[in-house]
Amino acid sequence: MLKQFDQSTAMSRNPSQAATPRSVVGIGNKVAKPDYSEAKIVLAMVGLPARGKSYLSNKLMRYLKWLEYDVKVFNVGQLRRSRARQKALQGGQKEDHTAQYFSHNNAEATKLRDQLAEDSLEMLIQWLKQGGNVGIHDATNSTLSRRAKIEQRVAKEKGIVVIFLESVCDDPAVIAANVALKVSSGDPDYKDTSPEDARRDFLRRIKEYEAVYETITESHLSHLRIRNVGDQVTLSHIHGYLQSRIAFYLMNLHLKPRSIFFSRHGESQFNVEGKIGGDSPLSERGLKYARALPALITDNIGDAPLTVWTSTLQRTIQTAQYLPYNKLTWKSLDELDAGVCDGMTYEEIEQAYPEDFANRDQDKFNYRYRGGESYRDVVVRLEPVIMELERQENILIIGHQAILRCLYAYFHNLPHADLPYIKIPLHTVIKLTPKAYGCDEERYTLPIGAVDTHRPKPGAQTQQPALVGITREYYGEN
Ligand SMILES: O=P(O)(O)OC[C@H]1O[C@@](CO)(OP(=O)(O)O)[C@@H](O)[C@@H]1O
Repeated sequence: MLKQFDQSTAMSRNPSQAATPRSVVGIGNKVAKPDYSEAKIVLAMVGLPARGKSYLSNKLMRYLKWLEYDVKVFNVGQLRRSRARQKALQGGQKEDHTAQYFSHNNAEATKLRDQLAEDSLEMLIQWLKQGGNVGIHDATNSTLSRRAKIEQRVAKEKGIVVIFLESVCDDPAVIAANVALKVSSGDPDYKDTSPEDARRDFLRRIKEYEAVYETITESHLSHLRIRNVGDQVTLSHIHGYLQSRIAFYLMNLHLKPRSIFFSRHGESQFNVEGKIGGDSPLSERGLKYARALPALITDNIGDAPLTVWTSTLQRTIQTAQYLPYNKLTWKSLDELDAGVCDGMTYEEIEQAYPEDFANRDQDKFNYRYRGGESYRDVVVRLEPVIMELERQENILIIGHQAILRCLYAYFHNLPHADLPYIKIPLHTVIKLTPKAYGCDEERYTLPIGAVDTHRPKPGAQTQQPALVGITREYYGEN
């Protein structure tokens, strides 16, 4: 049974109505310079070590950058290490960064750490003044006095606001996973230490912070508190579009292991004819793919629950027809609208609209088809899909070339200029498994022939951003 997902229809195909604070550009055949947001936010993290602060900082950065905000993480630990390296290169004494350094009884080290946090905030503010939108101060900021200093410094800057994001974690499994990640990830603090010693030292460091930790009780502060990465989010003094988006995004996160599968629909009749857009049915080979798809998916996830999302176009619905899972159709997943070019081949477009054709090659991400959409518009309309994807567990999206490029770029944090050239071949399932930082990827190619609809960037040397995962031919279980 197919159900319509109501939320998606709220994001219409008219990008001017989309919920974004910036004007979407590239109207008609013109490619205009993007109009960036005026927002300037210091997002100061708060929390003990191993509470997922860096995880949250990086997830938020990936999401906001995908939405075209200028975002940068200022990690105080990295600044500390790079300064220590510089000092060592200049022949200075090697600094001791074991737990002793993090003791609040060690007055000299405390002064040094406070100075580092101040310097990092200063760099962040300068970066915001040069055009950045959200600077994330990734530090513990775990005392009232440290937060008061941040507040006082930011108050001196007109047009910059500060929000604190406290990550609280009382789930021993999450803390243990974060400690293990720190110890096993080749963290520079522990590169010359055995894993056992590293673990012991890091736990001692946590204890040092626990001794002086003050949860946010300053009721006047703009702040969010997130418990166990998504279990519970509380907000205070959160205002405006961007701050609300950040809060909404955090509310949808979870850490449960899961997989996200992407597949384009089976080869369509328009694909065979080289025509773009439209709403044509599957070709014979496309139908063969639809029949083969259920075995590939169930072999992969066994009895685990899965939901299938399709667009409202018949080529995706036909592809999903044999899958024994709950299915939802999303209007937001419909293919990029090619406007007056819908139903034409690339050759026909080049003949009828030569200037448009050249403009698209020049800046494919921003180019908007006459009466249709740009990739940029599509990213805006896919935002609710991303939000829902973060909330869900196992999902299979049966989508379209342009749509899957946009979603794929989000998960792999790929730049917008490369996004319209990502290779998403027909008759291939892409499996993404979210990890602490980024995603693992596997690709399964079914041995059912299909046309190649990928149009490389003319004249480009590298026509495709490097693939991230491994590819396998899929011939069934036996
Ligand atoms: O942006 P480009 O590279 O033109 O790719 C998008 C195109 O991909 C196509 C195939 O060429 O997707 P789909 O297979 O879903 O039909 C077109 O319909 C669509 O316009």
